[in-house]
Amino acid sequence: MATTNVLNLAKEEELYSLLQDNPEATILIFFSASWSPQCQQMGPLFDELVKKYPTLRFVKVEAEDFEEVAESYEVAAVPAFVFVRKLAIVDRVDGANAPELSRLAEKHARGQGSASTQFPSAQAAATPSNVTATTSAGFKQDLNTRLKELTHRAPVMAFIKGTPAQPRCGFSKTLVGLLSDHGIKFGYFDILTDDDVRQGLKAYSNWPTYPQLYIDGELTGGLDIIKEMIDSGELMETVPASARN
Ligand SMILES: N[C@@H](CCC(=O)N[C@@H](CS)C(=O)NCC(=O)O)C(=O)O
Repeated sequence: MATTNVLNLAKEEELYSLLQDNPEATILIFFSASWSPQCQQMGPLFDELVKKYPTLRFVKVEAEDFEEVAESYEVAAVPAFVFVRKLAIVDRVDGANAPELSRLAEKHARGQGSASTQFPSAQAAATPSNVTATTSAGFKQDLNTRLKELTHRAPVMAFIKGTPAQPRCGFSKTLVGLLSDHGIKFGYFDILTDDDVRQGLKAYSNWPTYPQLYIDGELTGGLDIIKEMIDSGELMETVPASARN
């Protein structure tokens, strides 16, 4: 059995380490449930893909044991297969669609997956002033202006998944809780509502994940950095008085 290439998720952190350690690899995440006949039906195909495509990485997630992970990949039902590259979703198959899963796995194994990646190119990441987005109407807009406006919308701005009342990712939920516990007033933007902002801000600030916290328009950090800054007392020194309760 070729098991080395498959991570059977036991802890959420294992997934994020795998994603962060393998930015160039395409990772196929299979969200399943043991009770679902459709998941059982897709299991043998998933095992076959593991053996057939050693250049891909594979993760199997019991969706009900990892609800926050499933939510953060917008999994509404199982089975769901999400292809991730450079921390962004590049393709997905919802449901027991074996031909489509085989087609996409082959495409990514041949290295064609990057063509459809939603993550801005390395060039865009290196030159944020060139970041542009094409809307469905084919209208090119300077995303930079919009991101600048959004990051300055409040003295403390949190870019999160979901809303403060209903966060849709564990990391965002923890950040919101920490800010509230420390009496910090903040504006927020739900990046799940706008993929241009979600991907564009990563390039703009050269930071690949969410949550992202901005103070006076400057990226202060993701969750780990904010936690450290709270522990050292630095965060409260950085937050302007107008944003403290
Ligand atoms: N250790 C990170 C954790 C954040 C993280 O890994 N976020 C992931 C999953 S929610 C993410 O934003 N991935 C990119 C995306 O979903 O666009 C931190 O300090 O903020």
